[in-house]
Amino acid sequence: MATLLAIKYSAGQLEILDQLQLPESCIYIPINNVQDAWAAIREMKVRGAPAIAIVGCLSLAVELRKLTDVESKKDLNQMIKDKLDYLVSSRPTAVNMQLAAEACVKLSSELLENDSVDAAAARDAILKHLEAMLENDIADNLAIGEYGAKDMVEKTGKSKLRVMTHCNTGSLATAGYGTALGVIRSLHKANQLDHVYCTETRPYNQGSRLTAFELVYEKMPATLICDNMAAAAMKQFKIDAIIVGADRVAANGDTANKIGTYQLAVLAKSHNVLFYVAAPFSSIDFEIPSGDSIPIEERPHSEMTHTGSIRTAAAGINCWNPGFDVTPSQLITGGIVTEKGVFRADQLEHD
Ligand SMILES: CSC[C@H]1O[C@H](OP(=O)(O)O)[C@H](O)[C@@H]1O
Repeated sequence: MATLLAIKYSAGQLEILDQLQLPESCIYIPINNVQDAWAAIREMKVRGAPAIAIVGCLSLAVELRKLTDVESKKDLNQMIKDKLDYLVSSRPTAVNMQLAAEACVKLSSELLENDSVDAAAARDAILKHLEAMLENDIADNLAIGEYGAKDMVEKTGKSKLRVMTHCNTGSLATAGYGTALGVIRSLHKANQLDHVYCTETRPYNQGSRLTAFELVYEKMPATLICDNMAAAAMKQFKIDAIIVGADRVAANGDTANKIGTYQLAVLAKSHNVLFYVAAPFSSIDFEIPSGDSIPIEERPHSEMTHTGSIRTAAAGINCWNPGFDVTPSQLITGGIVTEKGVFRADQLEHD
């Protein structure tokens, strides 16, 4: 069965699934340059920490493929820096775009200094680096899935698990398979998934619109709950573990993720439910010591006051709409599941 693809890329042609149209319509739209990518990321037509970085970087690859007469490595290097800085400005909390930009700029600077590499060869090397991100992300997610499923079974002592998840961390947030939802896919593949409860994830509804779409698409045993049902669901359905994604993990394991994650971690603690974060190392920011330094994006109030064009909140009411919150590492009791294994949240190690 074909899995859902948020991103389609081939030899300089980039398309994204417009996630604002889901679940009603599956519409792919072209991304022809970094401006298109910036707008699509900002409007959340594509979202999810890894997917943001991949679409941003592939939009630069689209431009580089059109660049036929590359004469100056210095100009190429400056162009790459400027365009990546612009892409990083699209959304502030997820670190993946920033880390991907830093890695690409480092490569470009090294090529600039290497006199044996001409401008055309430098462009080709950077293009190869950018275009490898799709496959690398899928490989990371498959590893995360296997590590996470194995650890959950071991730590819960259960052969089939009841799991809760928040927001969307699947094929629609990555290059494919997903992070937290990838672990759930791996449990399902191994016949170790009893049931998954996905939260609606107000106000953008990544859970009801996107995660539910993926779960139904792949016929996984799942139930949608409203965010305010989480505590009752943990008690009523005897949830074994909660697993969520991450937009930025600090060096001490504090994790920024979709708003509502922190309260799930607090509830998990009080219900003795294991709480996991699933994230590739491309979501870990070792440059910041704790979650206090993670910038939290404020989203438009209209995402709270309207459903589409229909107003559902009283006109004139003030709103607070942070896109994310920070879960302290001590509440991440199951650990942080990465492509290199499962780590205690306060024991993450840089390469
Ligand atoms: C696999 S990372 C997904 C991560 O991104 C989501 O945020 P958004 O939908 O605003 O991009 C959410 O925090 C997910 O956990």
